[in-house]
Amino acid sequence: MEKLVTASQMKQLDAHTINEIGIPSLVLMERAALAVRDEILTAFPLNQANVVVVAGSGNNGGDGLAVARLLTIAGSHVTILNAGNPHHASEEHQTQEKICQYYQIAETTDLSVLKDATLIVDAIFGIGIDRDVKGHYVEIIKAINDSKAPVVAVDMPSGINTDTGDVMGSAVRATTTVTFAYNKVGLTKGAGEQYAGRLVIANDMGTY
Ligand SMILES: NC(=O)C1=CN([C@@H]2O[C@H](COP(=O)(O)OP(=O)(O)OC[C@H]3O[C@@H](n4cnc5c(N)ncnc54)[C@H](O)[C@@H]3O)[C@@H](O)[C@H]2O)[C@@H](O)CC1
Ligand SMILES: [K+]
Repeated sequence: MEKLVTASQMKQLDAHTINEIGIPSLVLMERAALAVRDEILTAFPLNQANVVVVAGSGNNGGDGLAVARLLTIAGSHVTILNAGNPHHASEEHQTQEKICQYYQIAETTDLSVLKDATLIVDAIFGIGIDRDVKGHYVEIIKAINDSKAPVVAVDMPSGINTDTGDVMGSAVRATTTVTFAYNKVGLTKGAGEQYAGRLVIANDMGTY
């Protein structure tokens, strides 16, 4: 039977992989981003003209920044919409941000960039969401959901509770969700199942 995990189980598995096996966090992030890139290039080959990666400030956002870089290298036109608080950026996020600057990938905080998007990558929150979505995050999620462009969610549709599938105030309705290592309980029930769209489980990480 397929293995399903909660947020805390997945965090423990990540910690085990990083601290006990010794695979660096940035290597896991790269593997995750490669899986998202592959799904985007395979399933949405005609949507590369104006990809908008919406990135939060945690490691889900870090995954998004790595996807932005990999798609840029693959020839897509990519803009990063920074949704998070830069003062709270995780270490891995800061590393990915520096690499994106090297590649001169356009970055903005202006929501209107979503209007012309041909594909949206949702990397605001993953399994780290721990409270209801409020304020400008609600506006950003609404703008994503109002777009006609397909939406590929990184690990979880942002705003979906990883353990229950409940909408935490507001959540992204994804066309496709690429989740990492194991399926999450919240992607199999409640709103989570619907908001995930087509589910891809990237479980070839060779870790855990
Ligand atoms: N090394 C790792 O831990 C790996 C993590 N991965 C990615 O990292 C994600 C988890 O990253 P994080 O633990 O940094 O968490 P997230 O990036 O999911 O969330 C970021 C931060 O947002 C804050 N937050 C939570 N709810 C909020 C709300 N409602 N409003 C505003 N801020 C809120 C929290 O402080 C949280 O730390 C996974 O879903 C996956 O995408 C992957 O890169 C694989 C490896
Ligand atoms: K996400």
